Amino acid sequence: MALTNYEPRIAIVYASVTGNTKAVAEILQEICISEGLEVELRSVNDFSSTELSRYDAVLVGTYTWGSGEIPKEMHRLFEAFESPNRTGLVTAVFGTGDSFFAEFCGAVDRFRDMLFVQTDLAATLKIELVPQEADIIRCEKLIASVTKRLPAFPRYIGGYNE
Ligand SMILES: Cc1cc2nc3c(=O)[nH]c(=O)nc-3n(C[C@H](O)[C@H](O)[C@H](O)COP(=O)(O)O)c2cc1C
Repeated sequence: MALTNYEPRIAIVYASVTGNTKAVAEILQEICISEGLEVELRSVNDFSSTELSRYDAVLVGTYTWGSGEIPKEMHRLFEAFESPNRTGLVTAVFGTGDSFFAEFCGAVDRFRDMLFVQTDLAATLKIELVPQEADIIRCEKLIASVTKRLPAFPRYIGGYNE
């Protein structure tokens, strides 16, 4: 059995004003921790886009404002993903919105379309306002889709005989 010290690093970077998207980010963080994954939960306000290259996977969380728009504080992060050499970065995008509006979670759609082209997009998740019990399984599926794409997960590699 070969044991590698390599631990995939995951960042959850979110924007949230009234706490709904933050609540989803915290659920995702808890799932990662329960899976034994190394994860950092970061508000986009305290996250520098130059840090993107430190991670194997980045989970982007955004609310939607205006008419289906990406919040201002997410613009710099959005542009950072658009730069070249991100194709190997595993990503997912999640968000909360209000289906009262014409473009439900429009910011998630805009991130999804860009991340699909620029990165290795694993999953998308839209939640109506406050996350409910039933959303936990959807969060678990998102994390499962991300971890499937991380090369060194599980951590035991090569020559393993039971
Ligand atoms: C001015 C304004 C515009 C909004 N526009 C949209 C929209 O176009 N689409 C949508 O799905 N939700 C829209 N919302 C709802 C928010 O995205 C939703 O309340 C979200 O859960 C807030 O996230 P937060 O609690 O993380 O800040 C809007 C809310 C406000 C106040």
